[in-house]
Amino acid sequence: MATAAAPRRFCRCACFCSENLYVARYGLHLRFRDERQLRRDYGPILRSRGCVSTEDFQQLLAELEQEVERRQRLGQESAARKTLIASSYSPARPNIYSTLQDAALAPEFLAAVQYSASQGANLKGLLQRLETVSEEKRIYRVPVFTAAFCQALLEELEHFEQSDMPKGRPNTMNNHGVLLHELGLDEPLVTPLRERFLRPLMGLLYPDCGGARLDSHRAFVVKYAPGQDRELGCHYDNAELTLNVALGKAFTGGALYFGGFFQAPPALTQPLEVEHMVGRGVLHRGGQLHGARALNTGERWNLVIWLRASAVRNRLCPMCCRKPDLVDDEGFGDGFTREDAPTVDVCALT
Ligand SMILES: O=C(O)CCC(=O)C(=O)O
Ligand SMILES: [Fe+2]
Repeated sequence: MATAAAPRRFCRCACFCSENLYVARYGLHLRFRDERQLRRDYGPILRSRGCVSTEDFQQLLAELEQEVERRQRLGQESAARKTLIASSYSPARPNIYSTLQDAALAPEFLAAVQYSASQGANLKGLLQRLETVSEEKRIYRVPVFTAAFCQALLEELEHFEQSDMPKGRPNTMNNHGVLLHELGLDEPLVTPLRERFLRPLMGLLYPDCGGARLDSHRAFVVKYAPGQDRELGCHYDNAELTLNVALGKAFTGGALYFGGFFQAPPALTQPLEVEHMVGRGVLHRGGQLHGARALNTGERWNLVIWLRASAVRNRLCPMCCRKPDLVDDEGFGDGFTREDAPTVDVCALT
């Protein structure tokens, strides 16, 4: 008798609640255990960035304690929001929730994927079908969705944003946007995109980063608008690979900028500026340091998919750079697994 495979259990690394706590006003990612450690590790740099008085320090301490508590509750709260949205939200564009069709994808993207999946495909051949933004940094760009699909997705996201449904924050740095799994868009849209399309493509582009072994993701839409988030500080993603697609609307400013690779010795080069082009996706390694310049006018909505390969991250958590200390989590967690799947070499530092 055939037995159904048990659903995979994903985990996060315990460091999520103690490392990389972002404090926008000082432009710092902090490790936090207690007050003594905070003063010892960051006293001078905090003072140099304006955290000077006792009140400043006490306020920072309270914020960090709150952020740790928020992170501890995150998985359960997100699952609760997802359940509520599934039972009470009515979409404006129900078609978006049907299984992803080729017709939603740009012909250039389909051609690049089809080539990648063909016998004898190689990197050189694939690069003829993509725009190389930076050979050295391995950043590429390609139209991903049709204009009609971008428009429909944007309308749906805006409808959700205006609804009275509860909303999670996309990540620890962005305050506005939508988590796609909470909206129920992982199963019909993001998982098929990863499994059927991105895996063959990323497998050829980034075999050393687990491109062919992507087995989970975290997908969200970031929104920048006057009076809301306008820019994004320099960071690296909790992902092996990232796809960032500009969905619209009309905007000026907000370009991405890219520096060196995390953990690599800092290079004194000018960051590389990459303009967003509506409908197109930028592909990069999650560890490539990057941020977004301030929006000048209009509204910018981008779909960001953090792509994860447990075979890579099970060996080294990219956030604490140690062997992950696994904690069971909801859904895809942070993409770690307990099983001893065959692993691949982590990205070579460049
Ligand atoms: O604002 C953007 O387009 C970049 C977003 C980003 O880097 C991220 O969310 O990880
Ligand atoms: Fe990012």
